[in-house]
Amino acid sequence: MPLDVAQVMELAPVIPVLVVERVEDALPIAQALVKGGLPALEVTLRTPAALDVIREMAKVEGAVVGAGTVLNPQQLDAAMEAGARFIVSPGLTEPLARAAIAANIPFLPGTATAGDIMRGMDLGLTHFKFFPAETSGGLPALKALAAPLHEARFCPTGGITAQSAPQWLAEPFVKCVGGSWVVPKGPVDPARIEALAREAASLGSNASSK
Ligand SMILES: O=C(O)C(=O)C[C@H](O)[C@H](O)COP(=O)(O)O
Repeated sequence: MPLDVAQVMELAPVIPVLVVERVEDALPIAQALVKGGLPALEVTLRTPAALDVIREMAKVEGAVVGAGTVLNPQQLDAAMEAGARFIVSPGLTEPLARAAIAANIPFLPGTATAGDIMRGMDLGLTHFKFFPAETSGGLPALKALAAPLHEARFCPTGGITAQSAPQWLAEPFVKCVGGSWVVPKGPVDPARIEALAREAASLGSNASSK
């Protein structure tokens, strides 16, 4: 069953942002994350292996695999063809937003200003990434944006850690956060990834009432 964007954001308090260089790492990483309680996985299209990584991870039971760093409609098509079930972008452009809406796939475009969010709302979007979260002013900035734009819901990403995530997740306009800390760089250590995922899955709340 296809999920809508709110449902993707409610799967867990943290969406791990993954930069995977080797296809053979895909299954152990995805299995460890799902086992640890993080089913929504954002595979960034930053490596040549990314589309094959999405194909592999999509085979893992319980995983809801999405594509990140999607910059244009061509990459959206390629990600969907590989099996991505949601799309994350660092920014909001009209061509990409219109293509995602037409494809009826959950879409989280990066926003950092009121104008970004308002352009998204004009297109019919209600859920956004806040990116890059910490360097765009952090939680005080998002609080200030969410006051007038009170219908918008966010997945802050960029510079967030296990330590800072709970403060973000405590806000009613934050449904989940994204972060790369759950899968440390270097050789894949499934036990460590599972432990970090378990810790992340227990952070804050992802109450569907938000
Ligand atoms: O390229 C994209 O579409 C992205 O999603 C960018 C990522 O969100 C950040 O690079 C993650 O930031 P860190 O958790 O600080 O490593």
